[in-house]
Amino acid sequence: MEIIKELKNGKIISKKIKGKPGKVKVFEEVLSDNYILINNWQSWGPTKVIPKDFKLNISKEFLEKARFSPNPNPELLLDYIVSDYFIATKDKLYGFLSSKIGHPYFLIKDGKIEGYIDYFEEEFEDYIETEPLAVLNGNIDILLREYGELLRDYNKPQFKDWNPVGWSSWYYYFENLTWDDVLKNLKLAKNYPFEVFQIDDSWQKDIGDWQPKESFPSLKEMAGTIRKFGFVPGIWLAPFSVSETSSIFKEHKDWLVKDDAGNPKVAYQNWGKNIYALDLSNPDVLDFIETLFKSLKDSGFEYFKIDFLFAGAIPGKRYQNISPIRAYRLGMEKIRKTVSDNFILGCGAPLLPSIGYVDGMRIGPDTAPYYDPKIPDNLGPNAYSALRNTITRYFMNKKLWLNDPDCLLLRKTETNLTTNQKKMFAITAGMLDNMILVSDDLELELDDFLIPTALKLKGGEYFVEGIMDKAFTIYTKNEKVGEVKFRICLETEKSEYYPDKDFLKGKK
Ligand SMILES: OCC1=C[C@H](Oc2cc(F)cc(F)c2)[C@H](O)[C@@H](O)[C@H]1O
Repeated sequence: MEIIKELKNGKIISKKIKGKPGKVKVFEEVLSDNYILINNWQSWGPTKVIPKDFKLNISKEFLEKARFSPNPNPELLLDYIVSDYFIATKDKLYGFLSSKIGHPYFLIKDGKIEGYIDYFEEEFEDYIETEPLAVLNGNIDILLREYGELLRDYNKPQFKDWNPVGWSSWYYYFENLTWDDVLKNLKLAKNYPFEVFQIDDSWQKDIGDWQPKESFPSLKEMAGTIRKFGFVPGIWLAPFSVSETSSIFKEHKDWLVKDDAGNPKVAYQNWGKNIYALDLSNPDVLDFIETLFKSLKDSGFEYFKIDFLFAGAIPGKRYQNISPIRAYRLGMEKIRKTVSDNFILGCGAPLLPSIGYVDGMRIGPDTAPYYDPKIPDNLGPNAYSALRNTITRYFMNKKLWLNDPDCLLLRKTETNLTTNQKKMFAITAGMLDNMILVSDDLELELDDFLIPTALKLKGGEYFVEGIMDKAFTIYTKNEKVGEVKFRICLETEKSEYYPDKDFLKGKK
């Protein structure tokens, strides 16, 4: 590896490769600490501190269903601690600055941190530079912010400066949402400072068949009705996913990523079905994606929550022999170009490959009407792990995209969340200037005082201290509240909020 840039507290390294490199080892260093900050490749995966001998406890049964959701090389999780894109200790951070062709990751092996880039089956006639790796020394709280700045400066992403506030249907109605529920909540949403009203998974005929099911009106009427109530019309879809029962699966198996035997490859299981992946290296598939988003846009939708995006990046046989990461980025580029002036929210998305293609990014697992620090990280719903990721991935916000911490669930009934748990979530999301979305039946009694609380805290400068400690300290300064500090321990649920004038402590 050669040093391509010296930094005041480290260096950026890369090297030139060609041929069929497969998994390239690019870094190795003795692990000099007992605790590590690890990261998962996609929205729903954890960024968290673990002891170096932590057992991931990933079972074969879990991988059978989740397939490529937890990792493009899921089998590694059975044998190693894996950290995608970056890994850190209290005084060192090793972070790749891009994932444009290869998938960069780290393994903990024999007391060492080993860095790799997986180029899968792609062959390179000419030399290419490997995804650059920053090796940084210093205080981890400062290093995380520095890593975010290096990612921003290297990738130079463009994204909207609109930081949305709105309503989403998923976390109360799930797939049972009816059009009457939509109309009821549209009327009630007028009492809130919502800008966007987003219909989630419920409306579609099938995964891959993106027309409304019988019980919903046309796309044009859906978007027009939301607009008539004064909101930005938002819609959910999983554009790279194809279910085994869909007409697209029956009619276009040639559009799917294949296994070595030439059969369509299962990307993941959900909705009680096998879900396959569109081959985004196929020009006909890119035409399909363009037509799909043009029709949604022409129907009047202006906000797109695009979900289960990891499906577009699964390894397998494609029309072109390019890496799954490069194929994924072709698909994201097509969506970005088709709805360039609309808001794209990425979800279930590989993080680094998505830089530059989304305006907002879900940076944690689904929230839930329960908060339980004891549930192991399995990419599944838990308000505790959603809040944890909101803090540990805070450094990506407004550098790569707008962080979406997932929705505030404010209902006082049909939930196990306490007002304190809702408050911790709302204050943290507000102080870190995240997107603020609410997902409740608005007819229920809500702890909705937390909406203005979150909004009042937004828009400031912020910093998190103690990212590897038992408790975090979040600092914020804005013209509405001045300088405030929030000490929060997620496990004990103890938190203290200071109107404190020692703001910028983190700027030592
Ligand atoms: O199916 C709808 C849906 C799906 C996604 O939630 C998950 C759905 C899953 F099946 C597994 C998972 F780990 C997350 C989105 O994060 C959530 O916000 C919602 O839009």
